[in-house]
Amino acid sequence: MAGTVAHRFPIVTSDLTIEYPPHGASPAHVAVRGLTLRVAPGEVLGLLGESGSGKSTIARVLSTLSVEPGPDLRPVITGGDALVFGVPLRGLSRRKAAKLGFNIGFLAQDAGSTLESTSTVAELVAEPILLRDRHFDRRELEGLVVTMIDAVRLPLSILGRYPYELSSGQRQRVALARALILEPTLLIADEPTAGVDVTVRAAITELFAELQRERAFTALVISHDVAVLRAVADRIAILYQGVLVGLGTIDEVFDDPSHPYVARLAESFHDAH
Ligand SMILES: Nc1ncnc2c1ncn2[C@@H]1O[C@H](COP(=O)(O)OP(=O)(O)OP(=O)(O)O)[C@@H](O)[C@H]1O
Repeated sequence: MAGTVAHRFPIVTSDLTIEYPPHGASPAHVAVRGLTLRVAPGEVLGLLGESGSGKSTIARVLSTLSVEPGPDLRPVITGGDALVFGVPLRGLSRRKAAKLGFNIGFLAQDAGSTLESTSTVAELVAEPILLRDRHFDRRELEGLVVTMIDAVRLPLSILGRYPYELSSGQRQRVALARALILEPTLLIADEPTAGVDVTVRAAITELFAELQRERAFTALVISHDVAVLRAVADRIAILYQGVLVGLGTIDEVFDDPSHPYVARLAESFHDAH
């Protein structure tokens, strides 16, 4: 039974606990505690919570990025498990993580503002394909890049430009194009509108919603902005200090808040709208 559910749902977590191991003088830190949820195919789940509530930690683990070597301390699953496309992430080997990762797009926090400054837009958007297969046919690649740039509603004249020649909104569109070029079936987006000028935030949110409708990928969207999630998410999960304190549609969660933090959020959201 568990196997069937796990394969039908792109993301299944059961009693998932994630820790940062001890380092230097700092003891181990439990960032996420006992998280149980499922994300259905084609569903967009919004992850809401204040700073430090564990949102990015979940994104790192589910995107399998936490298995990759890097300078940062990596979060580790120490309780329960998370299954992505039916593959258990606990103790996942680097090789299996890389294979799974091809189906997962990741839009990192500040992705637009951290684009490699010495690469052109065309190079940046082509890069995920070339990293996977450096012998990929150049003409075909050019076609894919053009299609993707068009899909994120950018003019083709932008292809030869460098990130510093673009607006923050244009840079974020390029970052989105990079995250989607491999046509992932799951997209994990960490604060897709952070680092984007306030005036174009709504446009980026709308673009995200349109692309999701067109391509029907499953998505986990992290944001502390209820308005963003109202526009893109089917359901939201609310985290408070690493614990799930609300799960459902925005109306379900806010109309019947079972936790004081959710009640505060609901109040400020209703006041603003
Ligand atoms: N590399 C790390 N080592 C130790 N603890 C960490 C590390 N990264 C994050 N944490 C801790 O884990 C908890 C969750 O952090 P996380 O970045 O997931 O929160 P967040 O909800 O994404 O916050 P923000 O909205 O500010 O990005 C926090 O208490 C944070 O201090």
